[in-house]
Amino acid sequence: MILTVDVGNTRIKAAVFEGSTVLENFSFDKSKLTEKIEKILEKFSNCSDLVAASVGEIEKESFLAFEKQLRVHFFTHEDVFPFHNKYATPKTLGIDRMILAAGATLQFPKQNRLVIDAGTCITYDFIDENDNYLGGAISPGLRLRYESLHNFTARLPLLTLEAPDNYIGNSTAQAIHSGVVNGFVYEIDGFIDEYREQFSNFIIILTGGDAEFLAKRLKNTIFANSNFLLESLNQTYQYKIDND
Ligand SMILES: Nc1ncnc2c1ncn2[C@@H]1O[C@H](COP(=O)(O)OP(=O)(O)O)[C@@H](O)[C@H]1O
Ligand SMILES: CC(C)(COP(=O)(O)O)[C@@H](O)C(=O)NCCC(=O)O
Ligand SMILES: [K+]
Repeated sequence: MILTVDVGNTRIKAAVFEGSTVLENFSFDKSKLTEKIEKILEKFSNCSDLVAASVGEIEKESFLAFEKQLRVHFFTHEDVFPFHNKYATPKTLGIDRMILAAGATLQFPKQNRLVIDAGTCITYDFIDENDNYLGGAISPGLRLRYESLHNFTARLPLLTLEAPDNYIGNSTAQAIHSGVVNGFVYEIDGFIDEYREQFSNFIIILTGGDAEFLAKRLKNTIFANSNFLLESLNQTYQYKIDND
């Protein structure tokens, strides 16, 4: 049994795997890391490995205490990955993006893949059929857009996610929902169309906290897999064991 832990900029997601099957999913605040993991390990006392990656403030040290109980692996840029990294600044590429790219490479061999992770930020990552990681894009995520409109203006309220009635917002609230949600959807559909111009064939993997909300609103038909990062952690760890 393997406990995978993904530390994002908004929250921590975790899952216990038996082989490739998820036994249970968890999500919690960064301040609760130690107590939540202790609880998970009490319930799943057969966990032999804890596998983590972090783009947040939480560093490797926060996991070291668990080494008394099980094997701990904290992914870094020094690990082996199943793709050729063509990013011009490979050392600053987010470890979450590297894990997503690794998962896409392992799970969908010999084809072009576009991974879209709608989390704190939206990240786009493209890995071609020869397993070259080319890069992609980073833009503000859904909640970040609502918060920025409020934080950087005097008059805009902080709203929570709501599907807009119309693209012509007829009130401040509806105008914000239209701008944020429709802007988000048009951006993603626009990027997908742009990739289609360049690559005739590719599979799209949509993940992250807003993936489900997003999937049904896109013009392009895409199935969301909110667990893709955790699945990828599990698979990349297996790859590491086989290739070290
Ligand atoms: N319980 C939740 N807490 C925070 N954000 C959530 C929650 N459920 C859905 N979201 C949405 O998920 C997004 C954050 O996604 P997530 O994948 O958790 O981010 P990260 O991996 O960057 O921490 C936010 O834009 C928000 O709209
Ligand atoms: C772009 C990110 C902030 C996304 O983080 P997330 O939305 O998953 O919390 C993270 O991947 C990161 O810190 N990247 C470093 C810059 C880069 O990937 O080039
Ligand atoms: K992201």
